[in-house]
Amino acid sequence: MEGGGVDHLAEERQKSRFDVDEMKIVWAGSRHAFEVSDRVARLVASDPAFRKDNRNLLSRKELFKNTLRKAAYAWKRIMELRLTEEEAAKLRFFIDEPAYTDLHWGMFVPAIKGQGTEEQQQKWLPLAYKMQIIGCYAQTELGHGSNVQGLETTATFDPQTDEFIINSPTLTSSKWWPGGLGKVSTHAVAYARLIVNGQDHGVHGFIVQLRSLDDHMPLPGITVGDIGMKFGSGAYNTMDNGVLRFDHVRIPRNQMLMRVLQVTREGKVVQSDVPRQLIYGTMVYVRQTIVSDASSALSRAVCIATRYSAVRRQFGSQKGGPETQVIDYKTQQSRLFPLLASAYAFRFVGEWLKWLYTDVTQRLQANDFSTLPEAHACTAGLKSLTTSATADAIEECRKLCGGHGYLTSSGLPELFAVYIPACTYEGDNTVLLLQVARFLMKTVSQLGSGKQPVGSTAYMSRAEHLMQCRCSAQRVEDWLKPDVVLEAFEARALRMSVACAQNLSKFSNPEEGFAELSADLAEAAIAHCQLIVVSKFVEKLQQDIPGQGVKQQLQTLCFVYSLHLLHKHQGDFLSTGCITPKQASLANEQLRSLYSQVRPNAIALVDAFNYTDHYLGSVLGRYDGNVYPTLYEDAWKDPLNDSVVPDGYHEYLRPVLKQQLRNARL
Ligand SMILES: CCCCCCCCCCCCCCCCCCCCCCCC(=O)SCCNC(=O)CCNC(=O)[C@H](O)C(C)(C)COP(=O)(O)OP(=O)(O)OC[C@H]1O[C@@H](n2cnc3c(N)ncnc32)[C@H](O)[C@@H]1OP(=O)(O)O
Ligand SMILES: Cc1cc2nc3c(=O)[nH]c(=O)nc-3n(C[C@H](O)[C@H](O)[C@H](O)COP(=O)(O)OP(=O)(O)OC[C@H]3O[C@@H](n4cnc5c(N)ncnc54)[C@H](O)[C@@H]3O)c2cc1C
Repeated sequence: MEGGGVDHLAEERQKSRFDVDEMKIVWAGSRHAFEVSDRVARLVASDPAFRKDNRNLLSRKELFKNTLRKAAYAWKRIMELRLTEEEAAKLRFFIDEPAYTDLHWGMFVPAIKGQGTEEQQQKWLPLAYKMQIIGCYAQTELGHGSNVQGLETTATFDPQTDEFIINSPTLTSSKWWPGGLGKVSTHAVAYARLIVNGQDHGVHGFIVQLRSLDDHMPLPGITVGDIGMKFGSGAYNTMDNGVLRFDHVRIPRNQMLMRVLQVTREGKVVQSDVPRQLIYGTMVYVRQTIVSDASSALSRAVCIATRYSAVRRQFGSQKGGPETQVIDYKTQQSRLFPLLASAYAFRFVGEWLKWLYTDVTQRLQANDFSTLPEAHACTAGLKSLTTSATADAIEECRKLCGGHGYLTSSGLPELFAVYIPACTYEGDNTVLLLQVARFLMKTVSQLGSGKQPVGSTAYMSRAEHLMQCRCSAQRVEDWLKPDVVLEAFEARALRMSVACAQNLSKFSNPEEGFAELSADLAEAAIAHCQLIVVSKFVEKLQQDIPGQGVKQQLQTLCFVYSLHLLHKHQGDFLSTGCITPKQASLANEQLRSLYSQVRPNAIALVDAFNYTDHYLGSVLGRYDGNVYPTLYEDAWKDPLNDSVVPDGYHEYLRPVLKQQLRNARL
């Protein structure tokens, strides 16, 4: 994508055996999506206002102010250029800096859309769309995050004044973590226990104004601030995650989001026919976006590690010739190429999840709630699977880049620091896997009842076959048959779920059993989610994919993804009797051969992500591979090198050196 200078990776690029430009379109999702993404990426990269290479040198205050500046400037550009929502979303993506706007657009607006009545939407959405108010999503408290039903903030209806009184009764009920809350938001969708006539009706969302629209001061009864520095310098510290306490704050009754439950003027609580779980709907939406984000973060780390692995040489010089490129070491390939394949796999499962989410949203609008449990299980499970894998992968990419990967200028430390909370926010990954496990146990318990499993569990309808089938792979090539691979993954997932269900049935108290077996249940959930990813990759390959060699590359990556999982989890596959040790060894042999096929295409496969050097933010991942001169020059730019003799020499170094000298003379 970058032009200019000598291309140190040109030879690598010439080795590739497919049409990279067509692959860029597959990666982007469509030609239109590619064009938008490419245009906006260049816009951001060419605008000095979006410079980000100094982030880790700024103090927290400077960093935060800088983020406010960028967000305001981005908003100005969105207006000036009349960007569409799609273009604005891309602009946010390429600016690459967590900001309050993420929560405003990503959670506050969707919460009102999903949980507000028509009337409430008409009142609040225009204000939010024009950013005349800025909102956050204030759910988590100091004492409870995962257990939403355990939240302590109260919203007590006062029939005298037709208001709710929002209160934080304990220290642990303080809202804690919401992004955008600390210093920016004027409003919040705050989650609180609804109390009417002394009766607790569970947790609901309320629109609460926090700060004055005139001078930004907190309104009476509101205590609000930032919760302090987070992991890493720069990184997520651009975000003002906040603390909030309510001291009997009064809001009008019509500021409770009432799509699910209404409280009338008389104080009557009326349940609509919309399921209660819709209160959790915003989380479902964001989990879906987090899966797509996982493929972006992972592809970025992989792009850096792949390009650098082709530039870096160690050992193996023959007759004074060049040393071996580290990408040619089989160990490097076996660590790197599965991550490359995972980036593509997560991309495609993210596309599918977006479709699933859109479908469920349309159904919900028509009061069809039948696919909500499936949407919850898939978004929760895939969010957990993809973010855990991506967080581990970024760290692996750092190691794949050796010592230089540890330098900030590699881009990997900041990427890691920004990314890892994705394993926690929007639902702790283990807690989410256990939600999937509950869904699986329910599905397994209904097998044989005549109720056919559908959607992601449709494979369970072939339980009789999958429980006793034997894998047919006899030769290495058999592991390139999608049906063989899919059946192995289906059988493993089903058998692990059934084993859990059988063990659960031994407990007289099911909840006790679930707690006792939760580690096994989480593993069964992982097996199910991995099957979803594999099957969506296989489905993608059934589509018409134009471009010379493109489909073949994707096929290779699909098998790399599947067979590396099979290798990594061979304990599961063997212990459930889905494959034999001989078949596991054949699969591994096939995997090694696939790595050799990926090797000549590796650079082109990461070029297909179409990332600008600005977005990558990595000296090691530069498009032109000109790593060493840039690293060398960059080092001299460090503020520590502003002076040859460091500040502090006279106070702290010289006296020590002199003392040593004196001691030596004695
Ligand atoms: C710069 C310029 C900008 C310009 C403009 C830009 C324009 C547009 C840009 C768009 C940008 C979009 C950006 C988006 C990106 C956003 C970035 C986000 C960053 C991260 C923020 C992080 C925010 C948070 O973390 S918010 C807090 C999240 N909290 C959690 O996730 C809590 C986790 N806990 C739970 O979800 C629950 O407590 C749970 C599920 C663990 C247990 O709940 P409960 O006790 O009630 O349930 P159960 O008894 O287990 O289940 C009961 C029943 O309900 C079912 N169920 C549970 N959850 C759901 C659900 N979500 N949906 C549906 N059903 C659910 C469950 O399965 C049970 O069903 P049964 O049938 O009864 O078994
Ligand atoms: C960067 C960041 C941004 C955030 N932004 C927001 C925001 O905008 N708005 C908002 O409301 N919240 C936000 N949060 C809060 C976030 O959603 C919660 O931290 C998250 O849901 C996890 O909850 P917790 O902190 O209570 O973890 P805990 O539940 O306390 O987890 C601690 C440990 O206990 C384990 N555990 C907990 N329950 C179970 C169980 N039932 N079974 C087995 N193990 C269990 C977990 O696996 C974990 O290992 C943010 C958090 C972070 C880190």
